[in-house]
Order: sequence, then C-alpha cells, then structure tokens
Amino acid sequence: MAICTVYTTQSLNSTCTISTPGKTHLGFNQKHVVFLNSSCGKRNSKRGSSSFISCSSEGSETVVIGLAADSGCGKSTFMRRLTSVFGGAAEPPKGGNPDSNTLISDTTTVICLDDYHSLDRTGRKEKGVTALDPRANDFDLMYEQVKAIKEGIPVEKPIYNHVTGLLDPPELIKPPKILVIEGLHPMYDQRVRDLLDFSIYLDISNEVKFAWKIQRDMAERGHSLESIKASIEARKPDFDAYIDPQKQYADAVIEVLPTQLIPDDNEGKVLRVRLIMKEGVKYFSPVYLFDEGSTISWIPCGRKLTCSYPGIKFAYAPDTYFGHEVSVLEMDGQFDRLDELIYVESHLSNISTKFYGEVTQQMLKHADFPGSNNGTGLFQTIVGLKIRDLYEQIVASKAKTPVEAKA
Ligand SMILES: Nc1ncnc2c1ncn2[C@@H]1O[C@H](COP(=O)(O)OP(=O)(O)OP(=O)(O)O)[C@@H](O)[C@H]1O
Ligand SMILES: O=C(CO)[C@H](O)[C@H](O)COP(=O)(O)O
Repeated sequence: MAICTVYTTQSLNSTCTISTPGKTHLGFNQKHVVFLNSSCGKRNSKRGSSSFISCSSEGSETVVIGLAADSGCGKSTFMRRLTSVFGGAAEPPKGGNPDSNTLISDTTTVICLDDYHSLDRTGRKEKGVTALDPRANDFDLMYEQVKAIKEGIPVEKPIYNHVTGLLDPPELIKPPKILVIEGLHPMYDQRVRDLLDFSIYLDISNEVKFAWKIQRDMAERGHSLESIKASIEARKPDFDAYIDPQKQYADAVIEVLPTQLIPDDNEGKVLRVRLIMKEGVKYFSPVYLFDEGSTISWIPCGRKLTCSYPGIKFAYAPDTYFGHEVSVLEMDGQFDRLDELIYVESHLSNISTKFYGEVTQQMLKHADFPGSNNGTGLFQTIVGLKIRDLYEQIVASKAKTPVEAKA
C-alpha cells in the first residue's frame, strides 16, 4: 500500500476528494494531507500536481466587497451597520498600530484603501496632486494584495497614517470570510474591480455632502465654513474625474439628494434617498415594493405610520442606469417613530431578512447612527442584509460544486 502526500493550493478547511474513477475516494480537509491509497501515481506525490483532486472550498475563499465614496460620505457608518448584521464588534488589529485604518470582526475585515496611497501628505504636496489622483495611489499593490487575500493568502499591507500623514510600517492581514475594501478607488482599476463579488457606491449630492461636512468638520473639528468650502472645491475636479465615474460599475448605488417634499430646500436635513440596484447580478436579487417590476408611488403616512411635516414618500420603479437595467427604490422624508418602520418593512420584498422585522430591529439597535431616521440608514441596513445573503449563497454554491485543486 503506497503512502501519498497530497498538496493542494486550497486553504485550510477546504473539503477535498479524490475524483479519478477507479481510485479510492477519500475526503480530507487539510492543506497538506497524507493518505493511504493502493494506486496513487506520481502525479499526486509532488507539490502542486494535484490534477485529480477536487476541493470545495467552503469558507476558505474570501468574498470581496467594494465600497466606494468620497471622504465624509458615510462609509464608516455603513461599515458599522454591515458588520453589525454579521454580529460581533469590529475592532482594529489587536496589539497593532493604534492608527491602523483596519477593522476586524469575526466574519469581516474592512480595509481602507487610503493605505495604498503611494505618496504621503508631503509627497502629494510636492507633486501638486490630491489623494484622489490615481498617481498618488499604488494600484498594482492593491490588486496583488486583494487577489492574494481572495485566494486565502495573508499579506503585509501598508498603513497610511492619517494622524501624521506618513506611510507607516505594514500590518498583517489574514484572509477573512468577507473582505470589504472601502475608500476612494475600489472600482477604479479594472483588475481590482474584477475581484469584487459585489460593489456599492455611496453617491452623496454636493448639497448634502456640504451639509454633512459642515456638521462634522465645523461642529466636531473646529474648521471654518470658508475652509470647508475651499476643501470641497479643491477636491471637486479630481472627484469628478476619478471617483464619481466608478458609480457606473457599482451593483448597488445609494444616492442621497435634497428632499423634494420641501420646495427649494437647501438645509440638507430632510433627504431623498434612492437605492439603485442592478438587475442580473449573480447572487443578488433587487428589493421591491409591493409588486416586482411595477411602478409604485406610496405615501404610507396615516393610521400605521406617524408622519410630521413634510411626511414620507416611497417610490419604486424599473429604470436604466449607465445603460444597465436597474430597479430603483426611493424614500423621501424621515421617520418620526423608528419602531413603526416595521409597517414599511412588511411591504418590502426580497430584503433577505432571516426573521420578520429584522430590518427594524437593526435600525433600532443603531438608532444613534447618522441617518437612522431616513432612507440612508434604511437602505444601508438592507444592503448589509443583501451582502450577508450573497455571502451565504456563494458559500453554499462552493460547497455544492467542487472545484479542481489548482496546480
Ligand atoms: N446618513 C447620514 N445622515 C446624516 N449625516 C451623515 C450620514 N452619514 C454620515 N453623515 C455625516 O458625515 C460624517 C462622516 O460620516 P462617516 O465617518 O461615516 O464617513 P466616511 O466616509 O467614513 O468619512 P471619512 O472618509 O472622512 O472617514 C458623520 O460624522 C456625519 O456627520
Ligand atoms: O480623501 C481622503 C480619503 O479619506 C483623504 O483626504 C486622503 O486619504 C488623505 O488623507 P489626509 O488628509 O489625512 O492626508
């Protein structure tokens, strides 16, 4: 009886079987495994030549999600909602750089693409480029490292230190179940884009971006109104050239606009939020209101939903977006009582909840997060649930369909 050592490039916890007809079929779940087989040939006795071994890599290949938005547009808030859907808290790597931008939870690792700035703050100043300019970012390294993580290989990722403006020594990133790459350019480079299992763009209109910046940078960071205006203006050409065009590639876009319920509103407090969902995306079925594919306008205010001025209006319709067929769900206005959201939730379908009222429960749990009383919080929560569903479907499909171990 021969003893064969089988090496596969699959990660630990892959489930592998020998599938050549006539040979003993064995299941194993280790990267390197020794097994007994009366007829194992040369091909399986040296590293990498495992052509007759098939492995289903349940839980072993990382699902990669991209989240793009300009700075100050709600990425961190969205990430907190997403991580919460999977349970457990997200924290910076233990014992690592206190200025790390990474957040790790049981299921997810969120890395910030600012870490791929190739020019530090001084370098950008000297060259006269902004952080939004592709020349200030290392897309080759971004691609190589995201690809490696997706394949189950740990990487030493650089850290951009927002406190000092310098590039710090790298940190180790181990492959998680779900990797979220968030930042300015997750969909800019086609190679990186092709690695994404799902992508989201937060499209915050200029008026709203300005209102949020004022709220945060004036109230919390002591910046003047003039300096906030100047910073938005200075970023705008590069934002238009390099960041905004990425929305055409997104599977879901959350568009945030001033309300249409108050004529000429420019306060940016009441919001009209549109969830634009691409049709035909694998493992993703768009949410709908009442009747899939119909055009609906719904004012739910009345006996079941308390609405003060200016009220709440929902809309749902098919549309096209950059030449793609999409479904658009829209909410204008804000909730007075968050617990009454259950009434709205019960009229939405395909929301990928695991139990009745899960959206409402998530929203109530994070009632203190920005946007919890309007469509930003609602749609971020729903997209979080859709990502959980997508992840579970990908895992299930891999468990069902064995893939041949790579040489
Ligand atoms: N849905 C929302 N409704 C109202 N304000 C919001 C919302 N989302 C974010 N904000 C405002 O924008 C600020 C920035 O949000 P957040 O930190 O989530 O954005 P970010 O994109 O991660 O920012 P940065 O890239 O600068 O770290 C918040 O402090 C808040 O003032
Ligand atoms: O657009 C940004 C992404 O968050 C930042 O402006 C960029 O990362 C540069 O950071 P800093 O201003 O801290 O040097």
